[in-house]
Amino acid sequence: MVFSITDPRSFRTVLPLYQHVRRIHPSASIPIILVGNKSDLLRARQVPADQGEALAAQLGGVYFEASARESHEGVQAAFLHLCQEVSRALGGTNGEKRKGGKTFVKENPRKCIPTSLINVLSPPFPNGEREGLQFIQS
Ligand SMILES: Nc1nc2c(ncn2[C@@H]2O[C@H](COP(=O)(O)OP(=O)(O)OP(=O)(O)O)[C@@H](O)[C@H]2O)c(=O)[nH]1
Repeated sequence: MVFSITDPRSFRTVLPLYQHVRRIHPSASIPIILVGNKSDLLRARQVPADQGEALAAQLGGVYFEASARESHEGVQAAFLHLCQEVSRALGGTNGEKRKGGKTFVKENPRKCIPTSLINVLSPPFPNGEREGLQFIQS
């Protein structure tokens, strides 16, 4: 779930949205990460990092700050963590299994994610590239 650290209203929408998802899927194991976006706009910050951390903990997830601007700082770490959590929730391993249908993340080849999941989380662009991460098909 993503909000803007410059916009407290967006922060306040996170909990109701989460509760809405939980109402629809009351018993599902839903991996959650909370991302405070626009971390490059430090002077415009209106949501302190500790509030983000507290809310993420309340939701049972981890808090990241990221910027979608220029360097995409923090985006990759957040996305990678989410993939690992989803893989774990689906009963995947930490990358030890290397049978068919797995995709290895280039930056950390020990972590593997089912290819079907990658397609859901990060559909390829028409040219075959994916935003944020580079993947190697096994
Ligand atoms: N500086 C900065 N600007 C960002 C970042 N992410 C998005 N923006 C800018 O914020 C504005 C809104 O971005 P959108 O991608 O339209 O996001 P949205 O959730 O639709 O935002 P709203 O239109 O405010 O509801 C755009 O001008 C983006 O360029 C970021 O990480 N840093």
